[in-house]
Amino acid sequence: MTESARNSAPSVGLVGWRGMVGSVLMQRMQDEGDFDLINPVFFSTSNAGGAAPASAGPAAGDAGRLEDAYDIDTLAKLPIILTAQGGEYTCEVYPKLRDAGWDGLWIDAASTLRMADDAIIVLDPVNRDVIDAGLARGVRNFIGGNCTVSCMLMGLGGLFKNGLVEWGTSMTYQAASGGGARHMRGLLTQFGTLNGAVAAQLADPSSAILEIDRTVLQTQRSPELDASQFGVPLAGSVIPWIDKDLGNGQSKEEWKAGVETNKILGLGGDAGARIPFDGLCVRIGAMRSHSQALTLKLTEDLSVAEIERIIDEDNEWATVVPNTKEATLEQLTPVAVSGTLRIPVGRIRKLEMGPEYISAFTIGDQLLWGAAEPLRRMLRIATGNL
Ligand SMILES: NC(=O)C1=CN([C@@H]2O[C@H](COP(=O)(O)OP(=O)(O)OC[C@H]3O[C@@H](n4cnc5c(N)ncnc54)[C@H](OP(=O)(O)O)[C@@H]3O)[C@@H](O)[C@H]2O)C=CC1
Ligand SMILES: N[C@@H](CC(=O)OP(=O)(O)O)C(=O)O
Repeated sequence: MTESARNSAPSVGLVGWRGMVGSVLMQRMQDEGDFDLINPVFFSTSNAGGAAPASAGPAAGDAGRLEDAYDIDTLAKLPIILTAQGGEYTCEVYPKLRDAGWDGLWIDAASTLRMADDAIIVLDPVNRDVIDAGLARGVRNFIGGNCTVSCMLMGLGGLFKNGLVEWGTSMTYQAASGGGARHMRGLLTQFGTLNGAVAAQLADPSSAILEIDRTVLQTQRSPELDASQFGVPLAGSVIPWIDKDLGNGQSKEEWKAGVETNKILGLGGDAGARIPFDGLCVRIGAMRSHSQALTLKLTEDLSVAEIERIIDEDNEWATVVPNTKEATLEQLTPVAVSGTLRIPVGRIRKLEMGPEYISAFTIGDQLLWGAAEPLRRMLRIATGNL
């Protein structure tokens, strides 16, 4: 970066950069050269005055000190703040900043402000028009969507955007990473404990499987098993409830699927009829990619080939996986997808209920398209670089 480019680059406050989402974000920003376009100012809630990360920033090697993430005066000097610090931080700091008259852009991973009238949920390959219209009319809050919703719309966006979905239902298989780093550790610890409980029998090919099963179940049910993160064992089990109980039989994660899908698409109210979208959200023992099985009722009887074409052509990351066993096993698993930006969509077929009913199965890395990627892209849009 030249001196003059550096001087004209906008200053961007980065909060939450060392957490799990923040670390993925930092890596992506480095990989894509985003730090060449901004002057980053790093904040911390726990280590103000400490050294800012030296690997980033226009003045590499002279990254400066960490600012205090609760210092409203310092934050308010910046035209853009990007935070992956979490909802509590947003609740505490965001209102104080606005009350102090700050009118900069707030880009946030937390769900706190998502459904506010003055906020847009960002997923630009799907709703760039909504984002641009928001910027033009002075919207200042741009919030990353729920991970499951973002990954689903990245895969199936072509059908939704073309008005081809009458209604949809999703049954999710959500990874431990959705709960945060400690949940990923907790899951692996549980797997280890279960394996350890039957290691001797596993090493003996003649040992009885029902005896192994009994020991595993005993270990899962034992108060000795560390189930502190999810409340119950996840290894060798599933948990069909994610996030808060809304008291009407629906979990908050399930509520988000409907409201956020429609908000991202700009539907509802005067903007057009909302699409009913609902289902069950389930935690499973995958590490960091969320999967979901979808049933969609289309507005017309399209051929499978046409549906596949629309999905494939919608954006460069959505890819159709042929509905064969071989391709599914090879390409349509969390293990195949994690760490990549690919959003494979497979198991597309017509269902017995009628020619407009289709199934689909899609997977996305919950920390990439589900969290970090829409935020770094929003930063590029806001700075005129996308
Ligand atoms: N987890 C997820 O899958 C998703 C999360 N989000 C949102 O992002 C927010 C942040 O999530 P996540 O990244 O998982 O949270 P983390 O707990 O990993 O990080 C949040 C903050 O914790 C502090 N921290 C304390 N100890 C450590 C440590 N040992 N290593 C790293 N950071 C530490 C850091 O703040 P400091 O440097 O100031 O001390 C960090 O910014 C969530 O609250 C949520 O709102 C959104 C989508 C998905
Ligand atoms: N709720 C998601 C993770 C998450 O952070 O979602 P949200 O950004 O909507 O709070 C999960 O547990 O898999």
